[in-house]
Amino acid sequence: IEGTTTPISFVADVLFPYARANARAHLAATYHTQQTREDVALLRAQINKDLAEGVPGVVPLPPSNATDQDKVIDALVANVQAMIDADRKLTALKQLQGRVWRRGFESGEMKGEVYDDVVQALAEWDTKGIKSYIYSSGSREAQRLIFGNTADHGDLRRYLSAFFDTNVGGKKESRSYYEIWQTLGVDSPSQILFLTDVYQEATAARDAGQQQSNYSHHPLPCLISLFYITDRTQHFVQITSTPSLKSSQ
Ligand SMILES: CSCCC(=O)C(=O)COP(=O)(O)O
Repeated sequence: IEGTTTPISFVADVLFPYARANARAHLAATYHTQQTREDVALLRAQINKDLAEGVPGVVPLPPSNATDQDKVIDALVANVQAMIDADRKLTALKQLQGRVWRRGFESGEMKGEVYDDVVQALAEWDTKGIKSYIYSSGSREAQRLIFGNTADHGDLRRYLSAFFDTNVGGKKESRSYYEIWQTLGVDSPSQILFLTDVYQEATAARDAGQQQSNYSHHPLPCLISLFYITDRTQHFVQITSTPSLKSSQ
């Protein structure tokens, strides 16, 4: 999403500050709900992992049976804000961010931003029967909010067949792309075009195609064709293992 379908500035200047400013109110208002209990349990596990790994700036949480709700929320908010500031792509953080953004989108305070040419491409592919999917570090809930409530194009979810988030794995890990390919059910990964502005994501996706034989002992060469977008306005670099497709224009 960020940098590929949507301006980075929208994420950095609108979404992240909203989550930063409203995390406390969200946690306080929903603290005893089942959903927030699960979100807090996920955050607690991540914070304990960070503490064990010596991640700087991590604030220990009071024990889970602590009666002082405000102290637990204070510590959670301090950790969440530090994670946002460091732009960490953690499932626990992204899940909470989606919950917080929900209020902003439902109230109309925020609208999603999607580049005009992305909307054009989605519409054209839809007409041709080509399916489009989102795979983002942002949670599936957050993805539906952004694409379901755009400022200039309304609800774009009619063009999107499914949403994937880091519950399938991190975006720099080949295994994640293998999982998505298996879920989509196409015979060959070369039937999937993955678009990103992050080089390591592009190579991870490519390698998932190359590793097909490791996973399934399939003897055929395979690849995922994809473009690494260095600058959306000018340069498209295709990263592929097929020599005939290698080009930088
Ligand atoms: C629904 S995504 C909001 C932006 C965000 O939190 C994010 O991590 C974007 O990640 P992506 O992998 O889509 O660039």
